[in-house]
This record gives sequence, C-alpha cells and structure tokens, in this order.
Amino acid sequence: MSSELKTLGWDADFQEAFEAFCAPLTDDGRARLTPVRIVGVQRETFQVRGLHGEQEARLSGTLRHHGSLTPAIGDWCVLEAGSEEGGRLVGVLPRRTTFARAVGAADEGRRAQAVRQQVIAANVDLVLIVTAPDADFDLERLGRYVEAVQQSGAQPVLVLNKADLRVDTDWWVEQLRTLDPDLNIQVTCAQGDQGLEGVRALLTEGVTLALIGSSGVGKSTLTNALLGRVAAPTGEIRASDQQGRHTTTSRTLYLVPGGGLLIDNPGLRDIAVWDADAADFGALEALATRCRFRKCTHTTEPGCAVQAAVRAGEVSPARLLAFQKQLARRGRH
Ligand SMILES: Nc1nc2c(ncn2[C@@H]2O[C@H](COP(=O)(O)OP(=O)(O)OP(=O)(O)O)[C@@H](O)[C@H]2O)c(=O)[nH]1
Ligand SMILES: [Zn+2]
Repeated sequence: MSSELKTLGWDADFQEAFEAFCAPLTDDGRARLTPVRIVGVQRETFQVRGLHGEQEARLSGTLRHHGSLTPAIGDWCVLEAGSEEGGRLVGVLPRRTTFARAVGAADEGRRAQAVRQQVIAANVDLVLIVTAPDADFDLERLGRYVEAVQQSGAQPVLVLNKADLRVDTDWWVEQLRTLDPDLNIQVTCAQGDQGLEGVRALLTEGVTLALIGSSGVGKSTLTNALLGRVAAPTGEIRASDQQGRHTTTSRTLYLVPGGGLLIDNPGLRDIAVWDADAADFGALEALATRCRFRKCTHTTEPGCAVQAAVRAGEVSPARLLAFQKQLARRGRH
C-alpha cells in the first residue's frame, strides 16, 4: 500500500472498497481511477489529495444528481483523470465514521420536504471535546458532545484547556471523569503549548482528528499549536502560489507535522451550536410538516402536530424546548 496514501489515512478497508468499485470496469477504465481524500470543499469544486499531490476536482453527473452522494470533508473518493482541467469524482467510498445533521423542512422552507442527512465530516477518528475550567464548563452539554461523537463512530477525548486558570485542576478532572470513567482526559494549556504531549501521542500516522467545543475554549489555539503555525485562519485560508500571488484555498484538512491529520472546518465547529443531538430532530421535523401552519412555532398554534405529540406523551416537553431553541437559532442564521 502506498505510504503517501497511508499518511492521508488510507487503510485496508478503503483499499478493499476501492477495488470493489473498480471490479466491474475494464482495465482501461480502471487505469484512469485513483483514490483521493477530500481536503477542502467549495460550492462547485473539491480540493483533493492523493498519490499525485493536491488538485481540484468536480463531481461527475451521477454524484451531482444524488445529493446523498455529495462528498464531505474527510471523504475518500474515486477520482477519474480527465482531459479537461482537473479530474472528476465518480464515487464516494463507504465512510468509517460520519458526522451528520438532519436538514429538512425547517431549513428549506418547503412543506413535506423529506428530512435528509447532511454529512459534515467523514472518516474522523478522534474528536477533541474542548472545555475550560471557567464559565464554559457544563457537564451536561459535554455529555451530549460525548454521545454525538460516539454516535458518529469516532472516539471522544476530553480536553480541559486553560489549565493555567486554576492552581489545581483535580476537581475539574474528577467532574469530567463522572461522564464516563473510561474516557481519555487531557489537561492542556494551549496558549503556553503545555500538556499537548498526550494529544500528540494520539496523532499517529493516518489518524484524523477534529475539535469541537464552545466558542472561546481555545480550539484555534490548540489547532495552531498542533499544526505548529502562528496565524489563526478561520474558514478560508490565504496561500501563495508559485508566482507568489495570493490565492484563496478552501483546504480545511491538514497534515499534522509529526503524524496524523486535522480537520478544522466551520461546519464541524458548529456542532456546538446545533447541540449534540440536533441530528435527532429529524423525527420532530417530520412531525412539523404536518402542522397546520407552515411557519408554526409549535407553541400555541392550533393544529400543531408537534404539540399534539407532546400532549400524547410521544415527545417530551424538554425535547420540544430544545427543538424550538434550534429553530430560533436557525432563524437567526
Ligand atoms: N489562559 C488561557 N487562555 C487561552 C488558552 N488557550 C487559548 N486561550 C485564549 O482563549 C481565547 C479564545 O481562544 P480560541 O483559540 O480563539 O478559542 P476557539 O475555541 O477557537 O474560539 P472560536 O474560534 O470562537 O470557536 C484566546 O484569547 C486565547 O488566547 C489557555 O490555555 N490558557
Ligand atoms: Zn407546530
């Protein structure tokens, strides 16, 4: 197996899936296909990396017309070398882990729109759930993050950052331990580049890491410390091409010096905003399509299907409250 691909997270399972994808093709067809990992996502194009370094690629017609097949950051795809600029992505290999959220009627303003899954990141192995020993510390919320990470198939690691704010962090660590005694807990001071050995040790070759946690806990600082860079780019990254011109790339999956990969993408960060169990709102969104009013807030409207489900004991009032909060947040975006 190519060491270049292994560095990017390629393994025997992906190799097997790739071979299965190629099996029905002629030798000629097969010769034009290579596996690539999605390292950046734009509206129309994808930044991919494989055996031949980084390049841009577009979706084949088949992938374009099946929303459920849209590649996400971290995906392993099949690239077909093209005669025109770049190549075409013709397949998405089965994901080892999936961070997804449900998007449905509430997002798209259409009644009876089927709820579908939008994949935010794929093939993430480890997720640092970052918190700090200050006002951010909220065990209940952290517990929901742990659950969401486990649901995705990735392994959660709790990071108590800003350890320098306290003389003694034992109490905080004990609290974290109550969530699950088996969880890996790391205590760091990202600002001083301290306590990161434990995190770096987890970042072996091909391991993909992501960070979640509320705003201000130090995710960017940690990311920069791990990547060994100074700037704190968010979203689009400025880079220089060979002529020294500034070009904007959308790359959000990085190789970590010393091993491993790191996804730093706004969508994944927002997991904190939707809250960990947002994906479970699918059932409520489906119910909401049966409300009498399209813009039902599920509070006092007559003919509200969601309220009816609460009255019938099928949906807990707490769940409804969480759902309403999420709708309000989306309304503001
Ligand atoms: N005292 C202390 N401050 C830190 C530490 N790490 C980060 N900070 C500070 O906390 C603030 C927020 O850090 P960021 O890295 O921007 O936090 P973030 O989680 O990326 O925040 P968002 O970009 O809003 O999601 C900055 O002022 C950092 O300098 C730390 O270990 N100790
Ligand atoms: Zn309603």
